[in-house]
Amino acid sequence: MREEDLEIAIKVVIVGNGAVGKSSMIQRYCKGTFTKEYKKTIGVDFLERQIECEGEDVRLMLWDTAGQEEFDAITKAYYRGAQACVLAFSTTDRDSFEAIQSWKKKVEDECGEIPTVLVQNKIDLMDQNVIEPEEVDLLARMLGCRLLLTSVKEDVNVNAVFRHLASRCLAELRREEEEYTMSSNGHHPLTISAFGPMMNSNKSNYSNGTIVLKSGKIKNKKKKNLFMNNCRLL
Ligand SMILES: Nc1nc2c(ncn2[C@@H]2O[C@H](COP(=O)(O)OP(=O)(O)OP(=O)(O)O)[C@@H](O)[C@H]2O)c(=O)[nH]1
Repeated sequence: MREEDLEIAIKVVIVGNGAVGKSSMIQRYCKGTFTKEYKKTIGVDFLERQIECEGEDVRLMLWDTAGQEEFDAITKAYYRGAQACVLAFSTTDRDSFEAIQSWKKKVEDECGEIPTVLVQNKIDLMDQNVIEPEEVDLLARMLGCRLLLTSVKEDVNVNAVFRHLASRCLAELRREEEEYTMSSNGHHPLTISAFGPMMNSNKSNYSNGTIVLKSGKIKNKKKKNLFMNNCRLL
């Protein structure tokens, strides 16, 4: 795929308590692998995957954040500019379920209301379940989020999480595009893509950021290019 084809990039943050399976979910989705070992995320990590969704090429940029509160100050900065969010908790960890509202608030404080999925992970461990299904349904309704039950280990529903978010974001972009087309004078504003520094337990150093700026006139009104009209910090 050529770089110029990658018109749509969506930044997704995955949040939730430690050990609920956030890193595993991203690894599963982007690399197709699963490991039993638990290596806690230090600060923030990042992986991406390109998918086709509703006829569009979409680049999903998945930001894996540390679940431990001690990293809150670092991770918060990375929520900025996110267009979608995964709120994850574990079937076997009641605290992680009870922390969901506070995770939602942390993301909302930085990003406002963005498409969000509530994910109950580790459903392969239902025999050790500590949360009633009714409680989970109630929480999803209260938050106004789609609920998905996943097992990263058994690869159940992981794709559905990100496909749902991509689809919601596309709908949002199309709506914005319609609004823009109605009010535009033919110029489109800057598209800004900024990759911040990353750090995880394997890499103790920060990597350099990349900033891409695009500006100019809309040459044609092909559907694909329409998504470049948005000005966003990724
Ligand atoms: N049985 C089971 N184990 C899982 C599943 N998903 C993840 N795990 C295990 O849960 C542990 C924690 O997974 P991680 O992905 O590291 O958790 P995390 O949420 O990224 O944790 P932090 O980096 O501390 O925030 C690991 O030992 C994984 O192998 C699952 O669906 N089922």
